Amino acid sequence: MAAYKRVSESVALITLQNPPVNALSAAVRQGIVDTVERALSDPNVTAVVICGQNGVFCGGADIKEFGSNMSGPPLIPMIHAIESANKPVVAAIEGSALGGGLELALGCHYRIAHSKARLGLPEVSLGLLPAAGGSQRLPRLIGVPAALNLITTGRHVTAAEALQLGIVDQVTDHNTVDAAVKFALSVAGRSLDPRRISTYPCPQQPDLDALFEEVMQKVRRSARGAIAPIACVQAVRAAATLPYTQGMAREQELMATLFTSGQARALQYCFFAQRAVGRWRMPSGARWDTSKPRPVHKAAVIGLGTMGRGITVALAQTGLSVIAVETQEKQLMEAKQAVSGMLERGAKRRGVAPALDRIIYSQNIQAVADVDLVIEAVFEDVALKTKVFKQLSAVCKPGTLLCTNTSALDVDQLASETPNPELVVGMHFFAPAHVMKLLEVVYGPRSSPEAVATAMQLGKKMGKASVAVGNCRGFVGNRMLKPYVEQAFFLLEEGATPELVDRALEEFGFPMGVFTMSDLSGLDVGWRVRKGDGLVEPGGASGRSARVRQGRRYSPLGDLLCEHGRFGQKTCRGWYQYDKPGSRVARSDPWLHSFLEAYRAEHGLVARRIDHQEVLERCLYALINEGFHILDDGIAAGPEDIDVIYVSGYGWPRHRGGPMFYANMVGLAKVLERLEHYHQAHPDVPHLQPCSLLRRLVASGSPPIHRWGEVIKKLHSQL
Ligand SMILES: CCCCCC/C=C/CC(=O)SCCNC(=O)CCNC(=O)[C@H](O)C(C)(C)COP(=O)(O)OP(=O)(O)OC[C@H]1O[C@@H](n2cnc3c(N)ncnc32)[C@H](O)[C@@H]1OP(=O)(O)O
Repeated sequence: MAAYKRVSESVALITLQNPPVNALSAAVRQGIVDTVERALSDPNVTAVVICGQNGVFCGGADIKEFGSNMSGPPLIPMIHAIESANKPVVAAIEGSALGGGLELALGCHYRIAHSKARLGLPEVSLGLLPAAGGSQRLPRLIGVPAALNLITTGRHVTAAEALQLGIVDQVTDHNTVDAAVKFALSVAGRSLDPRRISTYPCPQQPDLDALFEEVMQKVRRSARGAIAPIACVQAVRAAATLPYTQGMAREQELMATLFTSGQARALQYCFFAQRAVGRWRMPSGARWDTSKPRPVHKAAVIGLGTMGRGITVALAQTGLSVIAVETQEKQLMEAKQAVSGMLERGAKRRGVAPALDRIIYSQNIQAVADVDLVIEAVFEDVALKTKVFKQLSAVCKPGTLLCTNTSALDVDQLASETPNPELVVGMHFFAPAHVMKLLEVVYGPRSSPEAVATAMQLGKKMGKASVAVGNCRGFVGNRMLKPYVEQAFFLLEEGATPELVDRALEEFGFPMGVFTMSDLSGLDVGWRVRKGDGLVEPGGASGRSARVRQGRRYSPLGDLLCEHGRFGQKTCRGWYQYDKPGSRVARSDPWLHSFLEAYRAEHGLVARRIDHQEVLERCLYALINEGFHILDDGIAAGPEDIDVIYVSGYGWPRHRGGPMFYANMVGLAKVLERLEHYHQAHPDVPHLQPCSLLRRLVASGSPPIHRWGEVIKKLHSQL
């Protein structure tokens, strides 16, 4: 759909119409082809302006069409027809010009952008490359280094940066279409040859080979197995070294491989999953579209340890007034300094003023009397948190939302200590809270839909991937992490090394393996939790009971390392060794290897050869199995919720879509078969026993992931 109108007598105004982002669906492409033809064949038209309706130029190709048989006019000839036109075509860019949208604009002879517009070629984040000529035109227009940067990262640039780079010809603060029409009239009749980007030679670049070598190395390192960034470099290289038509052929060849790849499917699934989790629903039937969030202008944070500081920064950066409460004077002073530092550094990076004056620090909890929402972030101790919740209930104005940042305690129990449990939800941030993208919003059976809606909206404002989940031990993310870490420990007992396990997981695409991660977060954290659960027996136990706790297999390896004072990076020793406290360079530690050998000998364990496949299957399938339990229990509303949590907060490689999408890709029957195999070999490990939901899904013919929801609903109704 594209509307056609004559304005200022001789200008044809073509308006793309496909809300909400004017994506280039088959109908829009047909509309463009038809209206451009009409404009070019009308002798009374001297120039053409293309814009998008409702203040958005174009969000690119219609991603929803990718899964189906694509019909309608293809993009490349459509853009080529615009570029070859004998009348000037001007793109009037408001809102977004992304992907195919920017490629369309690059086919136009001129580009005028509103100052608030954002432009970019984000195809790489969908597992693709800009294959409607974008990878060939952009380097010709702005040079190879800048094009490489934009295309391999997919980042969006502001109109000001686009002007500086030479992507747009003019930026306006006023009505963009009016400015474009005026501009079009001013250039009508001029030669268009110098405006056809495909005819430009690529700007000369000294040491082209060295540049591509360096960029390729950097991209390979950060891609962690993703193939699209590498194809993007190869496509730009074609632009820099080949004539345009040959470059286009290379662009198409590379795109053909990417387009049908599992990675592209995974990344496109992530795009829609991220948006789907905003449409949350609770088992009670409460939903995002029927629950009204409350306005939050003023918030409070209680407890200014690491988490409280990060949350304070995140709230202030969102524009809220914040009361930051810490009862210990020394801790308060340190926190004030740390928070100011974080705000100043963040503001410098973003080129804005630091939000220092949005925060009031206090030692007195009475200071939070008039806030709309409180986030409690005191030490993870149930008695302390209960006390704080009781104080808050007495101090806060009626209706104030009380949120806890607990990662392990029972949100329902805390809620039950307050007179208004409907006002209590969990807001589980991840450290550092002002940086990490994930937020689990944890509702209990008594949390009101309004409270959930408010926490979800606040999370969104903070720029977090906010996922509403039910209350259970570890919520979603940490609950699934437990069987994953447990398998890694068992693998060490059976003959693996931390290096082997970590390498397998890093080759899969995690930024770090389980043992490097454990060293970074501190072994003492899990030790404290296991002690609280009554699992730790000082000095380890001897005999068979040493590796059995509460009736199931248990590995005391982590506890034993802690008893040796090996807490990870902070003590220079953990699963690896480090040169100085906090160093990120993990070195293999002969002590650890001898320790493992002695441990196996003591417990009569015979080390066997373990390969990467077993590491991946044991760790990942145990984690996925727990994901099925979570779905079965109704703790997560759908697989998308779990996948967004894992991709946004736990380093699961985005190009593999998240654990549940990965299970769907591998095949549910295969996951079930491998779990059965490992459970048979390790009957004392309940986490390897396949979840009944997985069995039932396989018995229902392994439906594709987008149909799991309806199948689960049907299965549950039959119970
Ligand atoms: C061999 C075959 C050759 C094929 C060649 C194909 C070439 C492809 C190149 C491309 O163009 S790929 C697409 C590139 N574009 C993007 O990646 C942009 C994606 N969109 C965004 O980044 C954002 O949506 C936005 C445009 C910046 C707007 O953000 P905002 O926060 O305002 O809204 P959202 O909630 O994100 O989106 C609203 C709504 O619109 C849907 N949507 C957005 N973009 C697209 C799209 N390109 N195609 C289809 N649908 C899109 C989004 O899913 C939301 O839908 P919902 O139902 O409301 O959740």
